[in-house]
Amino acid sequence: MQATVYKSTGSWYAVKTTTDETFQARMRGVFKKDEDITSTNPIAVGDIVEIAPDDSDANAKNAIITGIGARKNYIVRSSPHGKNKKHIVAANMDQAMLICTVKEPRTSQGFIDRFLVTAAAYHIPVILVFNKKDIYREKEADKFAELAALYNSIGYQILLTSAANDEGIDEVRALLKDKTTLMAGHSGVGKSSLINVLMPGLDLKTKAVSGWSGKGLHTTTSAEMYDLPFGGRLIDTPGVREFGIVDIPKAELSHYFLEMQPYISQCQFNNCLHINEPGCAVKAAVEEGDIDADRYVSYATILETITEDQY
Ligand SMILES: Nc1nc2c(ncn2[C@@H]2O[C@H](COP(=O)(O)OP(=O)(O)OP(=O)(O)O)[C@@H](O)[C@H]2O)c(=O)[nH]1
Ligand SMILES: [Zn+2]
Repeated sequence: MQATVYKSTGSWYAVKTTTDETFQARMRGVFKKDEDITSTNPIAVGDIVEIAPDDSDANAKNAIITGIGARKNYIVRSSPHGKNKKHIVAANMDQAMLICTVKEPRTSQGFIDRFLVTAAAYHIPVILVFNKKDIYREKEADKFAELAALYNSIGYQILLTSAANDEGIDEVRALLKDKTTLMAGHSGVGKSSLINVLMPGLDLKTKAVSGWSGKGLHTTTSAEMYDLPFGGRLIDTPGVREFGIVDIPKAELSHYFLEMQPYISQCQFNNCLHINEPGCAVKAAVEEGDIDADRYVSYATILETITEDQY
């Protein structure tokens, strides 16, 4: 029987079959792992697994996972259990929605760009959602307008919402309908609040952003998938700060800054990293204002964090 993983809690997985039957399943034996990644979790939320009834158990709602389907895509972050280990956050998404805020807590452009690059490398389209519209004053509204213009020009959809007073929620619903969407964002931006608006009755716990630091408190601990009442599925992730940029060689990074793509082939050197090389078309475009200077800063910053020696 085929089933989809909705939640993973250590060695148990909550799965749902195509006929909406739910089971608590566990793995038996060791599976062949994805060859290109060393992950600390063999099965992730969103995985499609083969299950069989667990005959050793009187509880008919238990099952054994006997196989795992090939992943269409997956997103990883560095594992807390070792530098070179990866934790698969989720698999088989149609898109990701990055929840941001201009205020309480402010989402940095560096963080947004890091997420966009990772998602682009994994071929996952991203929608940017700026929440807490109700607390934006003129300064914040201007900042949002500036970011909206920038990211729109690159080709990203960007929405403005307020979970507090239901603004922009219809647009969010329309984009989520019938798709499997990963929802990500810093702790405290309002992911749980948005999910509660989208799925009344679920009643996820939300917690006030802690006083002076403006940093959110973590109220969510592990990824979980939900069926949306209007069709589609939503994967909620723990207050994700970093998705590690793991599989991207230095030489490829600029390809995932979508607005750089048209310039890359015009650089004098075909292995140009767009930092100090002569005849760099990307740097020329930055100087001309055709590529946003902050995006270029994000590019250079991320490039520095890539440790492999690729050229
Ligand atoms: N003013 C305002 N506050 C909001 C809005 N959405 C959420 N909040 C508040 O922001 C705080 C954090 O919201 P959560 O929904 O818990 O944030 P989260 O992203 O789920 O946080 P984690 O679970 O830690 O990842 C709570 O105090 C919410 O009431 C909004 O649209 N406007
Ligand atoms: Zn260049």
